[in-house]
Amino acid sequence: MSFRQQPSPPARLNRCQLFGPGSRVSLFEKMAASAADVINLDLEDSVAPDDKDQARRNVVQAIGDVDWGGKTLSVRINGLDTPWWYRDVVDLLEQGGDRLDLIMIPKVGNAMDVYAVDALVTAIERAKGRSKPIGFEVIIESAAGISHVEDIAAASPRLQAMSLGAADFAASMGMATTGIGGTQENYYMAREGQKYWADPWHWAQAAIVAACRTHGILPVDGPFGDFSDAEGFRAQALRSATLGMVGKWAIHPSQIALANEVFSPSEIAVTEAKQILAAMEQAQKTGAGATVYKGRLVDIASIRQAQVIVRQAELINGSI
Ligand SMILES: CC(C)(COP(=O)(O)OP(=O)(O)OC[C@H]1O[C@@H](n2cnc3c(N)ncnc32)[C@H](O)[C@@H]1OP(=O)(O)O)[C@@H](O)C(=O)NCCC(=O)NCCSC(=O)C[C@H](O)C(=O)O
Ligand SMILES: [Mg+2]
Repeated sequence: MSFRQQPSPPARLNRCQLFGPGSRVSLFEKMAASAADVINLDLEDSVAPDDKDQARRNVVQAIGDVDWGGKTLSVRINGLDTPWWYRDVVDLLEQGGDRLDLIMIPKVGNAMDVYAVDALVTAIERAKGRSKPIGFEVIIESAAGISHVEDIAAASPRLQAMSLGAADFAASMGMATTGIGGTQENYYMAREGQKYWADPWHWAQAAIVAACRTHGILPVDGPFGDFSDAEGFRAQALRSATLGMVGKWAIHPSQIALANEVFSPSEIAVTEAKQILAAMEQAQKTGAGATVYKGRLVDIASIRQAQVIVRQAELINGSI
């Protein structure tokens, strides 16, 4: 461990981020009434080029008009390689009202991309006297993004979350698949006539988690395209949670409960974590740094592991 303390990420729930196109106004109230922790109104890839201006107007109006309750409200702007992104930022900040919490920047390739949006946002906030600073979330979804992931994570104090965008990531990497996340038919090991599927997203997820944890940012798993495959979504989410991610996108309402379930520690896990903390408190009273819990070693590192689970449970119960 470095002498520098690892920074804590924002203390808010991010188990499920529900996406909806900014061009489909009829979805907005349904999204607001859903059980997702974060709402992402999209101006980017789910909106056709001819609908960009209308979608932006819809979203600007909905920020103030719809009751988003206690949810984190985020708008995904267009990429920095398009003619639309600066107008997205200007209109969202000048006309969108204070209810907006985050801007999501897609296809971030390096720290300068984040710097550019930060500069524009900062100027507008100062010019307009906005009292609530806008936070950022970014999507890592290109070869450049994953290559510069640590620099990107350090790029701005506005940065709160980072997601893996499996679809664009696969395209940018030249991966031989049209699947968005999950098990890929041809990515397997073979032994004695049996296939054993491996996870082609694992290394990118692990790199994102490490960059995020280094800089106090929430690591999030992105979309799982086949919304009729609940089992596949759940398996992908469980792998992400095991690696340290805090949540996953939903691109259809059927995925919300699945994400919430996977990224909420079970009662059994919370009870076990509390028992480990109690066992270690007892051990430390006797001057011991390690003890035995249910036949296995627990030590001071186990305290930190158990605290991850207990803190998430406290966040869900509203006690943080
Ligand atoms: C995928 C969809 C186009 C499907 O829409 P639809 O055909 O309307 O679905 P259903 O008929 O099954 O809907 C059932 C009911 O649920 C409501 N609904 C549908 N979608 C949503 C939603 N997103 N939020 C809230 N409610 C929703 C319907 O209105 C029906 O309601 P009712 O009639 O009252 O029963 C659609 O789900 C959709 O557009 N999803 C979001 C797509 C999106 O935002 N994509 C962008 C994110 S993924 C991405 O960009 C890739 C990433 O960047 C990467 O590179 O990896
Ligand atoms: Mg994308």
